[in-house]
Amino acid sequence: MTRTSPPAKPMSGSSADAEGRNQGGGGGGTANASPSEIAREALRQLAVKRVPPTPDNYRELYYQISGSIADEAFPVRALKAIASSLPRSTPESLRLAQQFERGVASGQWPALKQAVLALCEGRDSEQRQWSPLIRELTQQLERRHLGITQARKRDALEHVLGTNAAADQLHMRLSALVRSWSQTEDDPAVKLAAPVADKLSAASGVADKDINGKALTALLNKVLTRGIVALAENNQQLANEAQAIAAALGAVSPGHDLAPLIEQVDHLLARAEWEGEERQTIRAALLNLLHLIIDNIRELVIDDSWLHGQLAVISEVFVNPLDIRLLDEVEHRLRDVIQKQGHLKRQLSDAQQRLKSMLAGFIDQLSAFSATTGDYELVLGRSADRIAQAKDISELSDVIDEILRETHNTRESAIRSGEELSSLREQVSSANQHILRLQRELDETSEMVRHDPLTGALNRKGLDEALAREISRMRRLGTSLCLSLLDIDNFKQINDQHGHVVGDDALRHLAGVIRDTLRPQDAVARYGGEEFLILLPETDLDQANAILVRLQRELTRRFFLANEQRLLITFSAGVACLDPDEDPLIAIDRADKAMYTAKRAGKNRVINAL
Ligand SMILES: Nc1nc2c(ncn2[C@@H]2O[C@H](COP(=O)(O)OP(=O)(O)OP(=O)(O)O)[C@@H](O)[C@H]2O)c(=O)[nH]1
Repeated sequence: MTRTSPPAKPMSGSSADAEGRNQGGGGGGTANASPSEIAREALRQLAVKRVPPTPDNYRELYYQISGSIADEAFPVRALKAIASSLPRSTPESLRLAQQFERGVASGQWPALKQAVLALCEGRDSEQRQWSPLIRELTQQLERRHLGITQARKRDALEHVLGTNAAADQLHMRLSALVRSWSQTEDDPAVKLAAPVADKLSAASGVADKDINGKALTALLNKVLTRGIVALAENNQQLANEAQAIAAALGAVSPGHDLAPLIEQVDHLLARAEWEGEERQTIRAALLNLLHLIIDNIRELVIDDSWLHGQLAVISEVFVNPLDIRLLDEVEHRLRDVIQKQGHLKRQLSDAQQRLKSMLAGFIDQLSAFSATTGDYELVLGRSADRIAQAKDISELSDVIDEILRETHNTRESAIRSGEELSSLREQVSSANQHILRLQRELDETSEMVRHDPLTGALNRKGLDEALAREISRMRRLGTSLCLSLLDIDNFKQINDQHGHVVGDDALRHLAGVIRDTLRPQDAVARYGGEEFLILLPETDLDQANAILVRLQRELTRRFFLANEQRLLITFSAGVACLDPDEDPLIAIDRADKAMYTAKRAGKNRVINAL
C-alpha cells in the first residue's frame, strides 16, 4: 500500500485540519498522475456522474482514481461532541472526561484509545460503587430514625427515583439521601422494642417488618391497657391517659407519623415510674406500721406463749422479700390471733366477774360473822354485869343459859361462815382450773387449725386453703398447677416390726425430707394415715414427675434411723396436672388412681395420671 497525501478538499475550511493528521498509506491507482491531476479528474467525474460534490464523495472518487486506500480521518468534531456530553458530576468522572478531551485534542488515536479505556474502567468501578450504596440504602430504610417516619423515608426515596436522573446523578442523590438518614439518631422507642420484634419474628418465622409492626402495636396496646391501667388503679388520670394513648395507637394507619405518640408514651411511662416509686414508699411505711403494731401486741401479751409464737412467725415474714403465699399465711395467722384474743378477752372478763362476786360474798360472810361475834361480845359483856350483880344461883342459871345459847348461835354461825368460805374458795379454784383448761384447749385447737400436729404438714383445712389459693393463682396467671399423692410403701410392716412410735417418727422424717426437697412455694399436706399430698404450682407434668423422682432419690440418701437401725423409706406416687376448669377433687382422684397403679406395678415408683 502506498502512502498518499491527503486529498485537498475542493472547498476551504476543515481541509487544513485534516492535513497532516491522516495516517497510514494510500496507494496511487494512476501511478503516474500527480495529486492535482487526480484532483481535477475527481472533480470532472463528480460533474459527469452528477454526484453531489460533498467532501466525502470527492474523497471517495479521489481514492478510486488514485487507486489508493483512504486513511480514515480523525473525527475531531464528533469526538469533541462526545467529550462534551461526558458526565463530570464526580471528581472521578470529571478526571476521565478531561482525559478524553485531551485524547481528542491530541488528534492521536493511541491517546484517545487510552482515554476511552480509562473511561470504561471508570464506568466499571462506578458500577461497583452501587453495591455498597444499595446495601447502605436498605439498612437505612430498615432503621427507625428519630423524627423520620418510614412513610416519609419512602416518599423521599420515591422522589429521588422518580427524577429520571442519569446513573451518576442518581448515585449522587441517593448517596446524599442515605447520608442524611445515617446522620439522624435512632428512635429509642424502637430500640427498646427491637428485641421483642426480633423474638416475634423468630417465633413466627416471618421476617416481614409490617407484621412485626402490627404485633408490636398490639403488644404496646396490651402494655397500656392492661399493664399501665392495672398499675394506676389509684390514679384515674394516669389510667385514662393510658387508655387514650392505646385508642390513638389503634387508629394509627400505615405511614402515620408516630413521633407525637411515642412522646406521649414516654411521658406516661415516666409518670407510671413515679407511681411505682410512690407505691414502694407506701408499702415500706405500711410494713413499718405493721412492725410497730406487732411489737406493741407482743409487749401487751407478756404471758401468752401461743400469741408470742404466732407473732414471731408474722415478724419473720417481713424479714424476707414479700411473697403472696407468705402474706396469705400471715393473714391466716393474724385471723387466728384475733380470734384467740377475742376468746381470751371474753374468758377474762367472765372470770373477773365471777371473782368479783365471790369477793363480795366473802365480804358479806365476814361482816355477817363479825356481826354475829359483835352480838356475842355484847351478850358476854351484859352477862358479866348480870353475874356481878346476881344475888343467888337462880339468877346465875338464867345468865348461863343465855351465854350457852349465844355461844351455840355464834358457833353455828362460825361453822356456817367457815363452810361458806371454803365453798367460795373451791369455786375460785374451780374457776381458775376452768380458765387454765380453756387456755390449754385453745392452745391445742389453734395449733391444730391448719397443721397436722404429728408431721407439721398441712392438715385438710390447711390443704383446702392452699388449694383454693393456688387454683385461683393458676386461673388468674394462666400458669400450670400439678399435684401428687404419695403413699409410703409397706408402712404397716414398719409399724409391726418397730412399733407405732417408730412409725410416727418415720412419718415425721418423710415430711421433713419433703419440706427440705421442695421449693418454698410448694405445699405439703398429710392427706391420710401414711399418705401425703403435694401441691406444685407453676409446674408441668414432666417437671412434677421429675420433682417426685428427685424426692425418691433424696430419701435413699437421707436414711431413717429406727432404734439406730437404718431403714429405707420408699413411696409410690401418682402425679396429675389440674385442668384450669377441673374440680380439684377429680384431679386428686386421678393422682390417687395413678398412685395405685404405681403400687400394683411394684411400688417405689412415680406414675403420671391419665
Ligand atoms: N405409726 C403410725 N402408723 C399409722 C398412722 N396412720 C396410719 N398408720 C398405719 O399405716 C399402715 C398402713 O397400712 P396399709 O394400708 O396396709 O399400707 P402399707 O403397709 O403401707 O402397704 P402399701 O401401701 O400397699 O405399701 C397401717 O398399719 C396404719 O395403722 C400414724 O399416724 N402413725
